[in-house]
Amino acid sequence: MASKEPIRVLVTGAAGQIGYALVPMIARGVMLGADQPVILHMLDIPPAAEALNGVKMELVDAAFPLLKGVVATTDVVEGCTGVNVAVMVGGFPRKEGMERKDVMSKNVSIYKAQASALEKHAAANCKVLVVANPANTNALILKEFAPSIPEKNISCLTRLDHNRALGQISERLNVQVSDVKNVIIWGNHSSTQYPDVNHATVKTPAGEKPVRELVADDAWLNGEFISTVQQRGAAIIKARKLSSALSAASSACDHIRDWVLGTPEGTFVSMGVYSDGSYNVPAGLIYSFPVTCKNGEWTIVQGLAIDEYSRKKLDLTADELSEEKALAYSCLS
Ligand SMILES: NC(=O)C1=CN([C@@H]2O[C@H](COP(=O)(O)OP(=O)(O)OC[C@H]3O[C@@H](n4cnc5c(N)ncnc54)[C@H](O)[C@@H]3O)[C@@H](O)[C@H]2O)C=CC1
Ligand SMILES: O=C([O-])CC(=O)C(=O)O
Repeated sequence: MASKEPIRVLVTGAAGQIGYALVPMIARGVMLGADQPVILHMLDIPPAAEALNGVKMELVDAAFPLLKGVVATTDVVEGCTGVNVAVMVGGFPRKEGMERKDVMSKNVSIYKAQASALEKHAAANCKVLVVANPANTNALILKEFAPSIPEKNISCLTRLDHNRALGQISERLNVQVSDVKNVIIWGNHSSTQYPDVNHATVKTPAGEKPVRELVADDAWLNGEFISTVQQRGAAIIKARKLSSALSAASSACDHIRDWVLGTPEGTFVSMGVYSDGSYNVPAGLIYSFPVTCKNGEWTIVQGLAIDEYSRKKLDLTADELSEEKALAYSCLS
């Protein structure tokens, strides 16, 4: 059987901690499939060049059968040339005590510059995932400064929050995480996000049951559950003195895998995508919605009932994103 053509995957910030967890996952086929050869493009900045070369050496040493080539570079044009998938991790991470806004000005100017490089040099139809914070707003800046990249090709990572929500429900109910589905993360990848279980279900021997019915504790679902998911990033920083890395890398693989290969029938996932005004979320923001994916395209799940409690939470996180957008533009001017 003829083997598939390799897919070129760019990871920016590849010498950093998420990069170090992510590149072996990609090279093992976790992101694009166990039969899909890949060529890794790793981009970082000159102070990290030596560390980046060390990562390249380890990739050679690991002898991954699917890995058909490695480009390790500090040249953004070389990094972006011909890439089919771009995972944008490069940037300055949040440290203990910092809010995401504190890292805004450093990161939006990086995303403006890299937007142009991707627009000029990536493969046509390149899919872009922004991981670096503020993830939604960096993705929006990338979109606005790369006008020829279709907006449906630009997304940001909220799958980590989605997976955190699945994890919390699984622990609470003592069920397999793979039996829980259809939680939703609405809005910003920040502490205003709204983790919503109103449409989530668990597979049980007696069929699929609503999470709300099985948990039977609305106070917990509307209180501690939400704040645990919202604050999980900060809790990891407090515990590790470093922000989430293995879970971020794994969730980035989940995001691209589902986008490219499709979501299972009856399952939706959360992705930060360009709002078209669905659910009365202002158009023109990168906002996390429930989506299904098929043939390499995402579609926002329509028609879910939104109660009054949820409505307020959807609006609150949209307001924060509008403020971030204004702040980002003020940082750039
Ligand atoms: N969306 C999400 O769910 C999550 C997002 N994050 C964010 O991901 C980002 C990366 O986190 P870590 O890997 O822990 O940080 P890190 O500091 O370990 O790595 C970042 C890397 O980016 C590089 N970099 C800086 N400017 C760059 C540029 N202009 N071009 C290319 N590379 C550049 C740095 O040299 C460094 O190697 C941070 O912004 C962090 O806040 C982290 C966890 C979850
Ligand atoms: O909280 C942070 O700064 C890192 C992050 O995005 C997360 O872990 O969700």
